[in-house]
Amino acid sequence: MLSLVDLLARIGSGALTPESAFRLTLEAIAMREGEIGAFAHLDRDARPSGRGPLNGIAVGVKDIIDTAGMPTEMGSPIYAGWRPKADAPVVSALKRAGATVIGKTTTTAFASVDPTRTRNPHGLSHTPGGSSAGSAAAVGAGMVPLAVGTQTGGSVIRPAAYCGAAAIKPSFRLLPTVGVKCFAWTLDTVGLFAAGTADLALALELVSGRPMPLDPPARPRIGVVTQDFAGEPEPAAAAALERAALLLSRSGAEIWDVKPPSSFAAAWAAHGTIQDFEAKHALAWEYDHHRAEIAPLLGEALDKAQAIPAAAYDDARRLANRARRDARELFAELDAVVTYAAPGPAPEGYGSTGDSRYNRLWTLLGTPCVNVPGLVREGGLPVGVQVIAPFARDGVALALAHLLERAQAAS
Ligand SMILES: NC(=O)CC(=O)O
Repeated sequence: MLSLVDLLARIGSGALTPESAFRLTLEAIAMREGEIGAFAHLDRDARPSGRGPLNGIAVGVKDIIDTAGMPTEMGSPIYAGWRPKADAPVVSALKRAGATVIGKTTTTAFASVDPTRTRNPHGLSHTPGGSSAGSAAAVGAGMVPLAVGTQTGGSVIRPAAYCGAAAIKPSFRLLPTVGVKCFAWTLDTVGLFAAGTADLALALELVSGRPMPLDPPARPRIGVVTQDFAGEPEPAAAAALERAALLLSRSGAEIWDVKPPSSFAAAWAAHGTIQDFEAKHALAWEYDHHRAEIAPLLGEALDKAQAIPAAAYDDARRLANRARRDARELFAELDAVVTYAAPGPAPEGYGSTGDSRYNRLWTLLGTPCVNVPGLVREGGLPVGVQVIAPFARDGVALALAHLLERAQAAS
């Protein structure tokens, strides 16, 4: 994969120019995009910006995120050819730092669950996951050093795990969702994909304006959480979590097997009500005026969502708030938890983008999640874990994910 930190170091040392660094992306896209299909739109005229710390860095942006001068088509024929006037603020932040948007990465329709045409770089007959399929595949295939995605259920962490990319779903609202097509306003979170945790930290620091130091807490206390309420994982995911706990322990962490409070299971079960109730309002215009053009799985979900009463939504939000309170207590004793990033390796075939069952609780809690890829492999496919820190402790999530990544590399 193309490492952001490595590219910038080589530009800084003079081993690369911004132009030659940018050309590495162009060459990689020329080599792999034909079989991967990570981009909904490529800007063939894109060039380095000539300024800023990210000069020479090409970025992929998920196609539900507004970009001026490029189509933003939401993965749907309803928005075919749609060109926003302005960049979303997260795109403006990247451009202000000197990055170049090389293209729009594929998304499931409106960031829901209908598969895209994108293929998994580690197994072309496997899904890359979703909804941020193109961003995960573009980074995992080594085509771009940085890509932007979003998560409402598991759409950053799961595809990153399937495609062997590092990724962060930051704390809720750390990055603005202005200019991002809304699916569920209390869940949608903008996230980043990169080759490794140091690359993520640098990118998040530049985009969020907050320092993300990678030095971990001394003697970190880490809880291993299996989320039994979400069902059993595949053996490879269980093996990845066991390996992560062993590597973290060998790196000096205190490891605790943690049974989450009962409110977590209730909040996990309530995620769908919140998501689908909000989606029926967020996509009301598309549903009322273009129902026949809505992708099938999303259309079915929206049909059912019409019947969700506001009272059920309000009850679900109360359950979420209780779990957020309990999460604060859980994290009072822990620096982070580690759990499955996905139920297993990327599923064979393209009929599904996989299952967000191990991701959606943490999206609802708003806690920062970092995918550490490839703890184990099955059939050549990477299987990762996610490191989760308390709300607003994104730097700790990255630092402990970095500790695990380094331990994995040294093992
Ligand atoms: N947008 C989402 O997070 C949906 C998913 O997890 O597939």
